[in-house]
Amino acid sequence: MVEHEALVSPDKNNTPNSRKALLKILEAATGMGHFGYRLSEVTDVSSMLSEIAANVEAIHPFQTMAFLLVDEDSHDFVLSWCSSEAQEASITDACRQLMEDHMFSWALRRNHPTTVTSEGVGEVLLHPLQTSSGPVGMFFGVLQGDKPAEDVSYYLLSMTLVAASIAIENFFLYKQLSESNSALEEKVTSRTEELSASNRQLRRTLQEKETYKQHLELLFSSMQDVIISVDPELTVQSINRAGEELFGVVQDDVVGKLLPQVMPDLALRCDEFFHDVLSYGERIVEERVELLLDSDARHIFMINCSPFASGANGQRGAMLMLRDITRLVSLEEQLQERRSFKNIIGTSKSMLNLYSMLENLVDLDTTVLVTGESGTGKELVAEALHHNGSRANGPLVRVNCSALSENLLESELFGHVRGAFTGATKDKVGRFEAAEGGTIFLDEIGDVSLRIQVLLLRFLESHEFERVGDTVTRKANVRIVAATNADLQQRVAQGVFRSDLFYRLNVMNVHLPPLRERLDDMALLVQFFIDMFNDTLGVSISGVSEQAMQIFMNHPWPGNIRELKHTIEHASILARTGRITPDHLPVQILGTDPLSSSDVVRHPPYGGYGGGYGLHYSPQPLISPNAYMPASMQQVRVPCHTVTAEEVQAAIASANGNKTAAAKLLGMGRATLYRKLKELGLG
Ligand SMILES: Nc1ncnc2c1ncn2[C@@H]1O[C@H](COP(=O)(O)OP(=O)(O)OP(=O)(O)O)[C@@H](O)[C@H]1O
Repeated sequence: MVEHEALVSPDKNNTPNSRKALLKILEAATGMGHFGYRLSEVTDVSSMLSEIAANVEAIHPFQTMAFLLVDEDSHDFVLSWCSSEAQEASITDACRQLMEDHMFSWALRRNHPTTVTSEGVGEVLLHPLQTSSGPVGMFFGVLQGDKPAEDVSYYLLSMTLVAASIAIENFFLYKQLSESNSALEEKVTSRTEELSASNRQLRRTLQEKETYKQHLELLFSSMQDVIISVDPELTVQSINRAGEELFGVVQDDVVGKLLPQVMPDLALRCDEFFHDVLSYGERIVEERVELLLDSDARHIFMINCSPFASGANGQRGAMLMLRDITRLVSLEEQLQERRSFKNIIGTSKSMLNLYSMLENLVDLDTTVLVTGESGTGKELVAEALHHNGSRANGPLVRVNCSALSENLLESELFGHVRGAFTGATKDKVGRFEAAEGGTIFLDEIGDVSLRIQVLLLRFLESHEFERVGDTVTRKANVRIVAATNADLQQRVAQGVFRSDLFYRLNVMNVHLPPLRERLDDMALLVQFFIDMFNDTLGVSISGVSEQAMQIFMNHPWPGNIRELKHTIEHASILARTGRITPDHLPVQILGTDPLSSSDVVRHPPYGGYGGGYGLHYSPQPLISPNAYMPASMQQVRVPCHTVTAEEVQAAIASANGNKTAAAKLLGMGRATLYRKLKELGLG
């Protein structure tokens, strides 16, 4: 290894020591300006290294030249340019060997041209390419044996390579800068795009919001429901057009004024709602309120009222919505009437047909024959015909024809005169006479004797009769409603009932279906009787369990509605509160089916219909009267007179503090709940 320090610093003044050398240096220095300029012009590494190599060549002819540049990431020396493609491999090997022999690091440390011997390629001049920031590469020149380098050449070579090092570093710095510049530009471009996209989105959202607002305003003004908003002091904030029309006010006149001043009736009726909404944040859902408007007409409104907080200042208040349901309520009432006809309950098709028929019959004087099994409601029909017709102000006289002997029945129906028979100590007015101007209900007409049938036929045809033992013919203006659970046609065929009487009676036949053929009415009837016995027995039954209802739906009900009524009465007495379960049912309703008997406590029958009828257990769920209620509601629903503080608290807790919902759970009105709360010291 030959170190060339002396060559770079030829004397202690650091100047070349001959005139010829001086001239060479001057010449090289002149060329250096152009060299620097050319280097600044190149756009790729390879051209730059070629340019440097050409300059080096001009100073000293090497056999082969190569540049190894420091890789930015790995910091290794990488062969980046070679004057001879053919020798690239051998030079790579030689460099590797020299690096392993620490020649590169030695040259770098010294920062001077160093001549070394490489086994593969011969004498080599290594010159570090280095700047103040550190190494950028290594010049590798294979010397020609016959052309030894002059000292001045090493000096110029060093100058050139120092300049080249700076140019290489600049080149990479510039490259890095322009790369990061374009990355920055890309970033700026993409950010700009993102920004304009989100700008566009914002514009769209604002537009949508504006459209939404316009739609809301349109909805607000065109809605048929009245919408009024008030602040916590009940100052009107807004009122829509429907509200203006309904209350005969103008928005500008009422906004900003107190509701009790501008709409006193409304404010009074809704006072409690506003209190709950504004003080407790509760929502009032579908409460009915009756208002007297200017026209003095009664209007019924469905009210919804909710709290709101809106606007940047978080303005609070209540939004009141009123829907006029007057027409709906009257339709509902009509429908309700349809659920029953007087005390006859049922909505099944057969019952609705019956109601229409009765409506047509009430005002006629026609004789009506009511047929149907025992307990289907024949007497109720007679009552309905009488009480809803033009004879309602007259008497309704009932006669059970099967309860009396023939003679007694004759006297009972037509009356007698004193001495007519033993024991007839004075004249007696018969039931026909007593029913003058009204209706006579002849129950069990199928059981009357043939002799009485003749008398009845005469009365039906002429409305004439004689009291027993009398010769005076009398007349009575009476409507006849007869009933039987016997098959009269069969009796006619058997010769025990006169056919002419049958046809006379059967002008209009009202037939009542047995309960087992109108199970649609079961839930309604069960609830009707529960309500009835809650009132009359002072119990508080909330409904029937699904299992009990299942039993009801499967029982054949030979005693029909009378049997059902007695069953509910029996169960209500045993249960007293809560729901009726199979445990509360009479044994003949439960039957003998093992499915039911296993978990049912049996009670003695209340009498009536004899042994069990058999239970046909059906696994399908059947509807219970309060099946539409949520389970929680069914559990806590108790009448208000028995309600305890615990029950009230439980209901309020399960309604999440909402008093309206809690009142519903307890089966009472809101006002009652507030009263209860006060009474129980919970208010
Ligand atoms: N549709 C119904 N709605 C409500 N209750 C009814 C209905 N049908 C019958 N009832 C009740 O059932 C019981 C028996 O009714 P009702 O006496 O009218 O029957 P009936 O057919 O006349 O019986 P019977 O033939 O044994 O005299 C009564 O308490 C009655 O109130």
